[in-house]
Amino acid sequence: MTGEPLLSLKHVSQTFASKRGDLPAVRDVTLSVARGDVLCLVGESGCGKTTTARMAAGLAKPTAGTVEFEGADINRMDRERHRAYRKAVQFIHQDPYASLNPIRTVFATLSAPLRRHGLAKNRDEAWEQASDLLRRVELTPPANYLAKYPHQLSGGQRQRVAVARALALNPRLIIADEATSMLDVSIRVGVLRMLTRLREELDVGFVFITHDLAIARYFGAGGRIAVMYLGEVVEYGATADVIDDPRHPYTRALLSAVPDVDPGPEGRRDPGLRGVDIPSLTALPSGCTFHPRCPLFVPGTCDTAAPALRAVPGAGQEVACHVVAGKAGDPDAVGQPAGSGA
Ligand SMILES: Nc1ncnc2c1ncn2[C@@H]1O[C@H](COP(=O)(O)OP(=O)(O)OP(=O)(O)O)[C@@H](O)[C@H]1O
Repeated sequence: MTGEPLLSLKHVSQTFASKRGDLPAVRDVTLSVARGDVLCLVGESGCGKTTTARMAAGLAKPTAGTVEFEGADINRMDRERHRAYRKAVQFIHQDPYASLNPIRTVFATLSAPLRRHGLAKNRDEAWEQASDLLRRVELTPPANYLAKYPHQLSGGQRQRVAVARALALNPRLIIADEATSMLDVSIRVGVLRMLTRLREELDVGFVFITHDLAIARYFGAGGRIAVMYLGEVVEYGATADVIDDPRHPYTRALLSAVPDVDPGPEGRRDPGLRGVDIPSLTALPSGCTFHPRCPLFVPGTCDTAAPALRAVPGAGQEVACHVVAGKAGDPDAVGQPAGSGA
């Protein structure tokens, strides 16, 4: 991080009630992001990325732990401060069609927050500012879009309008949840480039959620990545470290499945998982929850105690793995994989 944290999640957990009992969707997650920084949350579907993002955005209250904005707990702020936080932190949803009101024109969508927060005093000012916002998201000339309804726009244009709306209040942090995953590939690249340009121009913090490691490497360049598995962060560090030199066996497995990310000859190998099934959140394995699938599994250690995130000797990132964080930096030199006969 380059400065004081803008947003911090401190030992945050979220447990939902389900028919099969408590469902611990997020467990003891500690992460932070500073102004101008990007933090990518990556992991397979169901690992808790969206739930984490919703807590960060104040859309869901953690069942344990705190979410702090500029050092203050967002769930204990007075009204005034909470209003300032809601203005400073904006959320971009995966599905712009669902997040944009179908009976509002683009102008109505963009002018509402401007008027509500007193940034535009009259219709002319709102029109001018809405036009500027559309230029920022490359919808030009703005007059071609302001009177349109969401159904008259393409998916990429709709997501650009959603981004423009998020920018309307000059946020300091943008939380984007799979913001490009519903777009066609060709359109996705354009939206991703636009978001990257905004990130560089605006000096806002970004929490960027994606299941796609190639996108995380591109958008998260120069930032940090948190890899989540079954509600926990299992690897956390600089994007370059995590993608180019992944240490947690789960991150290695994820990367080996991505054709357009090259983590080097070590990471490209078959991860040798012992199992492919992801355990249920309502019946989590004992100890390290990755142990039933892990190629580095050490019986008696990995299935008894849950590993905390710890620095990896000789590497920049932290991993939650008894084997990798326990010995001298080289995961291939440590631990005896179960069944190796050694
Ligand atoms: N409101 C809810 N009530 C009950 N269970 C929930 C709720 N929201 C999420 N879950 C469950 O919590 C777990 C984590 O979901 P979450 O959406 O955070 O994961 P994700 O990594 O973002 O996955 P995806 O990419 O599929 O959205 C899942 O098992 C999900 O079914």
